[in-house]
Parts: sequence; structure tokens; C-alpha cells
Amino acid sequence: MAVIYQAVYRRASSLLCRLHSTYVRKMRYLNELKEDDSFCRQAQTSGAFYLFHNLSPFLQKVGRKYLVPQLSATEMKRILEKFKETEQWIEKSVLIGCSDEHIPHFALDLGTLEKSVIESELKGSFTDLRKALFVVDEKDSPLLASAQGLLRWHDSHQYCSKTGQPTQKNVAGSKRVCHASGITYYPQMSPVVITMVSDGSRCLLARQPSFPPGMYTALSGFCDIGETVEETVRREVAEEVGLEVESFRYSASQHWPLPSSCLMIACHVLVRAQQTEISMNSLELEAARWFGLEEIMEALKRDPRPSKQEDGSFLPWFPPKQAVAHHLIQEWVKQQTSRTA
Ligand SMILES: NC(=O)C1=CN([C@@H]2O[C@H](COP(=O)(O)OP(=O)(O)OC[C@H]3O[C@@H](n4cnc5c(N)ncnc54)[C@H](O)[C@@H]3O)[C@@H](O)[C@H]2O)C=CC1
Ligand SMILES: [Mg+2]
Repeated sequence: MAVIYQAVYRRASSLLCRLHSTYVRKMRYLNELKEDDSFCRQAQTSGAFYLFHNLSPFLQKVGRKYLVPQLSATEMKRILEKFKETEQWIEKSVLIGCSDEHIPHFALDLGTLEKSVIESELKGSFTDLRKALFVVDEKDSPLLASAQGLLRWHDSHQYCSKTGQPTQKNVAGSKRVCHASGITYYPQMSPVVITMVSDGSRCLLARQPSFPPGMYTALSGFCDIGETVEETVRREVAEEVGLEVESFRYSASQHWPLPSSCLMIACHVLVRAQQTEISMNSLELEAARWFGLEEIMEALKRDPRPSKQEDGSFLPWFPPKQAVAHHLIQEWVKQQTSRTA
């Protein structure tokens, strides 16, 4: 009965969907795949797969470009047969999106299979995510970030934290259930604010001791439970550089997978022009200082990597364009230049 009901429901929603835009149809289709295990299992047989090995994505270098290849279900089967593995492996995959034509996209971690064999078979290499994010085409880095974030969450949530029993993932990988306690676990991420502080004519950037030499970026911090985004921004700016936020403007957000899934919420704030003396928290930061517009524009021209001077010091440089911090710095420059024009 349930099967007939689902078929009727699907037929009715597909008729209705014809009236919707491509985007709406895609989102409805993905939602259905998440909610309906048998529909998703069937979709896996015609899906496209992105491969990972112990959370490192598979890339192919073609000329100077790094591509993120998709494997068809048939190619997946061939690889698994080579290892004498069954197609049940495909069930370990997680849904990460679909094409406009409704080809579902899955990510699959082949961590227990011999890495070098897959690499030579598919003519590419599993690449550390920290490198991969910055060498692939800009449109592919969010895909790698969300796929790896989801695979990492499944890898570290295989047991129920209340009963210690194994949890089972649904086919799409949008949740895990402990059948002993009835608890459903959903993929987690931590909200983090990233704040471009300005006093009206200068902006404040800082560095942590773990950053590569010379790299400065906007202040960041995890949201505490119960806080609003505005409260986190106000607290982090006070904690890290001892300044009072006067006004706040939301800019953009980004999923950031390092070291594990964060939702970066980027904003601009102004501090009181009469109170701009930095009192840096040296437990968290190694340096924090004001930058003028010209110095920022010079640093933006540099490659995003350390460049050592003859005297042993490093010129300031900023995170690459894939990071939302870069977007904040560019926005600040635009705002300052339009003001002075
Ligand atoms: N995409 C981008 O442009 C940027 C991303 N980030 C990311 O923002 C995140 C937070 O930045 P921080 O300034 O280090 O944060 P932070 O200033 O809050 O300090 C980190 C400390 O917060 C505590 N903490 C509280 N909740 C935590 C949680 N859910 N997970 C881990 N630690 C937690 C820990 O004691 C940790 O040592 C980092 O993961 C970093 O990779 C930071 C700057 C730029
Ligand atoms: Mg911080």
C-alpha cells in the first residue's frame, strides 16, 4: 500500500514540478531522495560518484588544471570488481547534490581499499583537502568542502553517544539513527563568525601563531550556545582585541571544512573612532594591527603564500579567494574606494 501511495505521490509531484523552475525541481528532487530510502537506492544505480580516500578527494591533473572527476555507476562497479568487492559499497555513499538533469551526485570514501591501485587505475591522486580546495576550479571547492564535511561526520558518528550501539545511516546519508535508543542524529556544523573590523578609514587584521608566516586575516570565533550572531561578534572582538563594536552589517556566509565543518558567517563592524587602541589577547593571537587602504591593496596583489624578505621578515598577505575572509577584505576595499572617489 505504502509503495502504491509513494508512486502516486511521486507521479503527482512530478506533474506539479513541471510548472516549477529548474532550481525548484532540483531541490524537490533532492529532498525526495533524502526522505525516501528506496528511491535513493534506485538513484544510486544511475548516479555520478566523487571519490575520497580517508577524507582526501580524488583529483586528476590535466595540463596545469586539477579536475574533480565524476565516475558513473558502471565505472564504480568496475573499480569495486577489481578489488573483488561487492556493489554494497555503493550504499556507503552520501548524496551531495544533483545536475539540472537530475543525475544524482554522491560522495564515497574508499578508505579501506589500496589507495595506489585506485590512483593508477583512474589516473589521478587522492589529495589532501587543504591543498585540493585551493587548486581546483573555484566552482568545485564548495562541492569538495561539503562532500568531505558530510563524509567526515558519518565517519565520526558511527556509534550512538547514549547507548554506544552502532548507528545506521539512511541511504542518502542525511541522518543516522540508533535503533536501540530511537535517537536520530543529523550532520553537525559549528557556526563561526568572521569579522572585518574597521574604524572608518583603516581595517584590523590579525594572525594566530599557527598561520603560515605573514598571513593576516579577519577576526574569527565560534558561537557559544545561546548567543546571537551579533553577540558573538561583539564578544569575539572584545576578547581578541579589546575593542567595542558600534555597528554591525552582515555580508556573506560559507561552509568551511577545516579542521571540521564550520558555517562561517562573515560581517563588517565599525568600532568607536575614539577608541581604537588594540589590546591583543596573546593566548589566541600572535599579532593584530590596523591596516590602511594602500597597504591592503598592495598585499592583495601578492600571491597568497609566504614571501621572505632579505631581513628575514615576511610581507603581509591574505587568504586566497576561496576563503570568505578574502571576500570581506575585497568588500572593505570597494567600500573605501567608493567613499574616497
Ligand atoms: N574561511 C575563512 O576565511 C576562515 C575560516 N576560519 C575558521 O574559523 C574557525 C574558528 O576560528 P578561531 O579564531 O580559531 O576560533 P576561536 O577564536 O573561537 O578560538 C578557537 C577556540 O575556541 C574553542 N571552541 C569553542 N567552540 C568550538 C568548536 N565548536 N570547535 C572547535 N573549537 C571550539 C576551542 O577552545 C578553540 O581552541 C576555524 O575552524 C578556522 O579554520 C578562520 C578564519 C578565516
Ligand atoms: Mg579567533
